[in-house]
Amino acid sequence: MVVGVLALQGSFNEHIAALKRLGVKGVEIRKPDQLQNVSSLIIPGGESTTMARLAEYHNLFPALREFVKMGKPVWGTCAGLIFLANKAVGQKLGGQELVGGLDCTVHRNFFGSQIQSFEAELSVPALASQEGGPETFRGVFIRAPAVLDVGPDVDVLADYPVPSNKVLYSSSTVEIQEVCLMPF
Ligand SMILES: NC(=O)CC[C@H](N)C(=O)O
Repeated sequence: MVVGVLALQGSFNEHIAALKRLGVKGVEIRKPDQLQNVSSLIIPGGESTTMARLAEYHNLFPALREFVKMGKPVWGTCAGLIFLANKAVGQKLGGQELVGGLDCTVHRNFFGSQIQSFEAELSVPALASQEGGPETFRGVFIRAPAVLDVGPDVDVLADYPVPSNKVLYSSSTVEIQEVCLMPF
């Protein structure tokens, strides 16, 4: 199995290294036609506005949308999740293009600036029941987005109740920042 990792900006090296630890080959994707050589894709964390500008420059959006539309599995981490959301708020002036496909609204930089980044132990029951792993997962929220709402076909694997000192916006709970988009 070969997994494509969008390699425009951000933590693509770390994702390829994580795949390697699992015995899976990850290949860097920078051009639209390279998507034809992979059956699944990871869009890593980073800075989604910069990543979107680079994706526009390399004319990647149509091929990425087509990839999602074909129902191929796509994983989005942080900025990658923002790419996959159908709707984003808190964008820089002028907005940014999205790939879309994941029926949710995402809020960029929900928790504030880089210095407000934090880690939290999340309860993820499906890890134990479906994967035979531990029931918790250490979530790392680096200038993280929050998922404000999801459509009826989205399975939420974990959520994180926002402590009152971290609430900058009017939502009492938000969902885990990392979402795996399965074929649908
Ligand atoms: N860790 C991350 O990927 C942060 C995402 C970043 N705040 C953005 O808007 O793109």
